[in-house]
Amino acid sequence: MTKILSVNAGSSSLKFQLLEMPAQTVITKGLVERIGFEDGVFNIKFEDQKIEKVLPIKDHSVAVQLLVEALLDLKIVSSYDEISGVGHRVVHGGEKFDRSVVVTPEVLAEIEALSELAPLHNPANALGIKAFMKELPHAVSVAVFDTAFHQTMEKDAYLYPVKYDWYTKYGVRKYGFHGTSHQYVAERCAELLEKPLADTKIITIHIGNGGSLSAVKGGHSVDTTMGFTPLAGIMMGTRSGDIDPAVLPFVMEKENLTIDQAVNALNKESGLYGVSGASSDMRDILKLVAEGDERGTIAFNLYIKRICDYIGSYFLYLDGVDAIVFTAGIGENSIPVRKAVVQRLGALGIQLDEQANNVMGEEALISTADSKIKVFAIPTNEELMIAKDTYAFVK
Ligand SMILES: Nc1ncnc2c1ncn2[C@@H]1O[C@H](COP(=O)(O)OP(=O)(O)O)[C@@H](O)[C@H]1O
Ligand SMILES: CC(=O)OP(=O)(O)O
Ligand SMILES: [Mg+2]
Repeated sequence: MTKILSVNAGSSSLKFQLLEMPAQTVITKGLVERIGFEDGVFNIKFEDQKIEKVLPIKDHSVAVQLLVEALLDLKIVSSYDEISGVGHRVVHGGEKFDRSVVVTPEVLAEIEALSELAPLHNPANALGIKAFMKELPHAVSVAVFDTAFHQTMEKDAYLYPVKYDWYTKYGVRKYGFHGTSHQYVAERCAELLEKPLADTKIITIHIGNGGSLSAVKGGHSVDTTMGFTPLAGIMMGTRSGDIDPAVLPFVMEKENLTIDQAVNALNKESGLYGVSGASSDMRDILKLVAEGDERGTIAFNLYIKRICDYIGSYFLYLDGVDAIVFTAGIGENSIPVRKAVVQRLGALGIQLDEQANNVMGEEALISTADSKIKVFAIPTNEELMIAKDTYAFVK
């Protein structure tokens, strides 16, 4: 048996699992949340212990340190030498990486260079890789890219209708993200459909803090909603998703903003947060809706509409689908969000089973028996995908 550590660093969080491979047994798992805050949260589950600490977590290096120390302090491992491989989620892999790779100095340099295109994510990913290489120098480091799964898109899906040399000179195109998650739930969905993956057409809806949809045909991504960066597509917690690009220079002039300030407003002050004026967290938005708050309700309705717009578009692009899957923080846990989306899909012959939809964090078929298209909630497992890819290099 081989121990593999999976590290999934997001913009403000770090999820991790230590797995025994190839058995896929989870030895420990946990989460560092609210990185950058005075009241950061570190929690870890090991055997029957569940430890939670609230403490300042200045940046991702503090998060990494907490994890590394806990592994020895809690006697999860008796020495770091027991860990043979560390797999890291890397958000942007550009056109260079269509699969996972062992991290070399060249790969690391490439990941750092791509920070320009994923400023909320790649710097944290690179930092995590370096920190673990320092603490666990003997372990194989593997980078698993969010963009890799979407490298199967055709030009009609990934090119933008702009000057062609922006693509050839600078790589301006759609890359797509959350690929590991879209792939995981599409594969799991095929199993639930009891159909060979190669014969399936599935729309996957990954809605967490960031969010994206993917049109998956025969197990391959043929389109997705995020773009050149994770700012595009559907509305998100703090990100706008698609807007008319002419809004940017217009507002920059009105409010005397620099490019950085304007892009920052789209990344961090828009989405559910920007429209509601209250919160980026769907749980808070749902409370506002229940209270009849106007801005909260607009934010919710806008969020739902933008998801449905893409479902309609992908239904046509795929020429019909077998199933629609909800996943990630909101998709797995929010009964009202799934209900609001599915209720708008009547024109596709889709019927929600309200009783079956009453689940949180569990796998479930949530459409009725006579629904023309099956709808599932499937918990994602990016950490397992990362561990599998890492194990492939270690063994
Ligand atoms: N019970 C719930 N109801 C609605 N939304 C939820 C619930 N639980 C979690 N969420 C949402 O899930 C989001 C986090 O999802 P997650 O997939 O962990 O995001 P990320 O990986 O992008 O940080 C939170 O922002 C929150 O809005
Ligand atoms: C790519 C991306 O947006 O990731 P997350 O949802 O973790 O922020
Ligand atoms: Mg995530």
